[in-house]
Amino acid sequence: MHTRTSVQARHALIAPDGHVPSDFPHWSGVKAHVILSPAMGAAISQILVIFEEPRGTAFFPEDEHEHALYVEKGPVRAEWSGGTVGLADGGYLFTPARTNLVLHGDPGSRLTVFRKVFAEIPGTPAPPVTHGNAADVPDEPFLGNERARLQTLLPIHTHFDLAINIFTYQPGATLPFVETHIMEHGLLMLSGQGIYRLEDRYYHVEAGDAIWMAPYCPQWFAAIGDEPASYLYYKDIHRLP
Ligand SMILES: NC(=O)N[C@H](N)C(=O)O
Repeated sequence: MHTRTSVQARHALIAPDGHVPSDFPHWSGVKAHVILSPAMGAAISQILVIFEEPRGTAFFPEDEHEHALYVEKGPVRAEWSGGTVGLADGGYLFTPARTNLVLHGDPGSRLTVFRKVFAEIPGTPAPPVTHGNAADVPDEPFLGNERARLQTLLPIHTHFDLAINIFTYQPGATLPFVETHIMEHGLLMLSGQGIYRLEDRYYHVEAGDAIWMAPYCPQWFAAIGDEPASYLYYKDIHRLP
């Protein structure tokens, strides 16, 4: 048997063919795949939630974890202590630590949640609940390259200790250099395909694949094929080491 999945000490490619669901207290009518987690050495968890039954429910209790989610396929209704919002395809939501989060979706609705312990700065307020839709977020050329464009979904403010971005490359476009940085990434390929360099290995990646890059994992991407390649990714930001 073959899989493109490869789990290394400081990076991982997780292809959908290996997914095995988990069940959690107060979750129902969903398939939940914990794609990345501290169990593999990551600081974050990346959880794929696929709703299977009407009024399926995913539940994240109020604790030290904050959550940032992206809806690949809606509709999804999110409820938290103090508010609620409906999210369609491309919708995103951030809820700060110490906030209950309940998600409901129709059968077939699908989203990715990034979950991490909030790195608090004493005396600074936690970032607020934030939501929107990627369709309304402008894309900017990345380091001057019109063919590799970046959308920054969450506001650039130092209250936030994380970012979730969408990178879209035209076929043949690449990251301009092999990046090596302190920021960790959790990543989901949304569409298209490409070659991802992780440390000294090169992987063929396609829509549905997830990647973990530990801090300082040398990384590079080239889009291949006939369609643009697009990925959603998480990074930790704005905190001194
Ligand atoms: N692998 C990546 O796409 N990295 C981004 N340029 C980033 O670090 O934000």
